[in-house]
Amino acid sequence: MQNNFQRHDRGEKRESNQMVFGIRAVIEAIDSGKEIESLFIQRGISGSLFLELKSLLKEHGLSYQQVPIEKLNRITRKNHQGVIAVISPIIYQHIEDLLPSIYEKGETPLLLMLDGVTDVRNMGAIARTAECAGVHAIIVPKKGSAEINPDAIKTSAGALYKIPVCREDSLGKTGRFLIESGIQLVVSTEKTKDSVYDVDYSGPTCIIMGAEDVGVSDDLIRISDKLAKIPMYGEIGSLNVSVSAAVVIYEAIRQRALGI
Ligand SMILES: C[S@@+](CC[C@H](N)C(=O)[O-])C[C@H]1O[C@@H](n2cnc3c(N)ncnc32)[C@H](O)[C@@H]1O
Repeated sequence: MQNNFQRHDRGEKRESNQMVFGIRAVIEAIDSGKEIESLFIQRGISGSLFLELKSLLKEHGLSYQQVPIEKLNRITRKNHQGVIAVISPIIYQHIEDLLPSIYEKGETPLLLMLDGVTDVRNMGAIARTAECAGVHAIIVPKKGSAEINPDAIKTSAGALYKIPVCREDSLGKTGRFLIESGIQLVVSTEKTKDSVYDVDYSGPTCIIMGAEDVGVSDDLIRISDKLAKIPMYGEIGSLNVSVSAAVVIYEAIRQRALGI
């Protein structure tokens, strides 16, 4: 049983968020490779079909929230059989698979890694800037990142449908993979004296932006090639992450356009 909330984008009908109700329907969604964004299961549910679902979740490493039936009834009046899944409206990719196609086009990778950006509007605004600037992909962690939901998509003006989003298990591992692939890691952070304008972005580059609360993880800072600070002259300690992303991305674009 499916319920599609659809939006219109340049006359095209697109899926923006999709809920799947019922155990069998959720099993089919997982089997067909759909990305489960969140999964709600009624507390105390049992039965052979549910056991089948549970083992499938284990096999795919998917987590779920156990909730009272009242919560499920508030989500839908349809017969949910104690299980509701929210399916991702976008298809996530992996940077390992994507990287060769960037080189094949003769382009120099410009990537953006978001280390725990959790605000959906920041995510949307960053995706919009990245898409407009021609960034090749956004990399996010599987856990601890903003959900790509209708609010994020709306704020992105549809950019989240256009720019590849790579969802990776570990950003540390992905960072190491990028280094091995000859891509420099540039951490955008207010916690350095090194200016964002002194970094050379002409080679393959991944710009790393930090979480709204704690910034970029120590692990990523440790392995990164450069730290880059946008100068600040006021009293507030940091800029908004989406504003910062725009400044750093456009410095990279400016340098590349001028052949600096
Ligand atoms: C709101 S800030 C995080 C501040 C947080 N209190 C911290 O401890 O890092 C979110 C992200 O925006 C970026 N950012 C904010 N101000 C910046 C600046 N002046 N220069 C470069 N990046 C900045 C960084 O990537 C930072 O991790």
